[in-house]
Amino acid sequence: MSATAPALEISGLTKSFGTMRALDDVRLVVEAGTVHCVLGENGAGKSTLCHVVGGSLVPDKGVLRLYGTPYAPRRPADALAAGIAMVHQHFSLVPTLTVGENLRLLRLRDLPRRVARVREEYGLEPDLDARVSDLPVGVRQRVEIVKALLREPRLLVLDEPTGVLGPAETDALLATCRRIAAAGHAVVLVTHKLGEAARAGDAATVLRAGRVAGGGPLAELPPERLVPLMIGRPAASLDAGLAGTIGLTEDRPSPGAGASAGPGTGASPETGTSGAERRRGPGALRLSDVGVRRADGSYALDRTSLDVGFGEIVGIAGVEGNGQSELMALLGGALAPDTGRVELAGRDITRAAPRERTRAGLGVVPEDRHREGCVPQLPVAENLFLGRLDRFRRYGVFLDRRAMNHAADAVLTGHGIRSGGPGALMSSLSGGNQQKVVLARELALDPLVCLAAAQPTRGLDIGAVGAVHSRIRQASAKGTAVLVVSSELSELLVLCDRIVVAYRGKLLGPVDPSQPDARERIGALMLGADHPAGSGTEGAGRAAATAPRPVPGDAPRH
Ligand SMILES: Nc1ncnc2c1ncn2[C@@H]1O[C@H](COP(=O)(O)OP(=O)(O)OP(=O)(O)O)[C@@H](O)[C@H]1O
Repeated sequence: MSATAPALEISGLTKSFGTMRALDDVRLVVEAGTVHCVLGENGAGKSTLCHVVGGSLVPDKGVLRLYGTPYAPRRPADALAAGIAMVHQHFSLVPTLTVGENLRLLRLRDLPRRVARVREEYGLEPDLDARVSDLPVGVRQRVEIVKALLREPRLLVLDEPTGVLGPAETDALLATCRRIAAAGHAVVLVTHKLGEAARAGDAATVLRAGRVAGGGPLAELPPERLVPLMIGRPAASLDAGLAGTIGLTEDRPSPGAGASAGPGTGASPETGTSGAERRRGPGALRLSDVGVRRADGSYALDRTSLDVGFGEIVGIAGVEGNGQSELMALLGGALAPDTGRVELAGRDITRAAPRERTRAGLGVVPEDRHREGCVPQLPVAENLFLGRLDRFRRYGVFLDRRAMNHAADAVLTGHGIRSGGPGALMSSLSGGNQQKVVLARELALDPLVCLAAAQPTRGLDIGAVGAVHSRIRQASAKGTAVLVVSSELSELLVLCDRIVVAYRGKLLGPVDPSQPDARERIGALMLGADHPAGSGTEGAGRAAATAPRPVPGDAPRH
């Protein structure tokens, strides 16, 4: 190893999947002691690059050097042996095992010492006894990061690690990246958030359609220069309010935006003055005294009530683990409540099967789209029309694939989904493009009485976030009720008419996002203000299963 050699040097890297060239003559240099960000649109080739470095994909062409030494991994074990640790977009934990059992699977010498070191150096303390399947995605992600750090890597590759993290955890992770760099090692950080890149990164490389579009020290790459490199159009063309969502600025909703009072605010509902097809008023989605108990007897949802009106966009903020996952599982039909009732446009759907809910007009975008939102082994077209394939059946039996693929083509183009076409397997799409497919499918339900979406823009590039927000607004303008669960407070502030805060299974608030103190108010509710049992110090529900815990100052800052 040479003292001055870059930590990682890649040149001429090319990788194709059939006719799809995912990486095309890519050059990238990561200096030792730095955090190097890899940016780019959905499908630009970022994950493919990570997979090549991590040894799970063998490139068609290209040369890699690690700290000056030729490096040509053929399998993940080669990367591990070379001191590279990876955190991929998809979880590698065994859900039926506990966190401790998962860590033991790594077969590392001195595990207790390593765990203690990760706790001391990075403040990450996994709850070793917690079963992985019981943990929310954000906590699982932190366990994945702990797993990577236990290997004491000299190069850490993180593929969009912050998508499922709250603000406090994101700050902690970025600080972890800086610490690794300060120790002389290096980090490759894939992110869609320019704010994160600016906070943690030293340099960046931007990929577009598999090629390097530009890059350099981040100090010389302000957003006005980065955005055009990423999306091929000026930063000024981005949707208003988006800047905050991607972490560029701390935006405020514009006066009047999202100010319409919903049923829960006590104001009288609108009666349909702005458009013939626009339906208004309460009762599109109604939860009454819904109770869901966890296996340990605690309440994930504690006699929760909520009314989302036709045409209203309601946001649910809150630290992960306060009942949001159970609420989404309940709406999707994967979980039946112990008490209470769920109604869609007056119809009792408390125990309706998922297919019945779809037919009744309830669109659901689950938090873990990869596991619950799609079928990776099926083609994109079938995923786009899941639950509605009947419209392409001939004589009630045969699937008219031509017609289905034709219809799918139109959706793929309309939603800017990059794929190998309607017949490509869903698993071959990039993470962001999979998310776009799930969103496109649920938004296309007819009727669409209510869309319930968890983290709808997670993993989407900055251009796609704006497009999804406009689609949600369009659906709402037509009378669809929208419920958005998001860890992105900026997203909720620009999108919603009303925001409630999940805290220990209750929905606190509402907060009017147009009020100047909305962020502060939401921050207070996230810590339990207004909770019937008084505020708590923990406030994190299950999110406390792996430190760091949220602290009051972190909650509203995102
Ligand atoms: N196993 C595969 N088979 C076929 N095509 C693939 C495969 N893996 C990736 N691709 C294609 O390669 C391109 C790059 O995908 P990749 O996952 O690297 O993008 P990305 O930049 O990480 O996107 P995102 O931001 O959405 O995660 C995409 O068009 C994707 O569909």
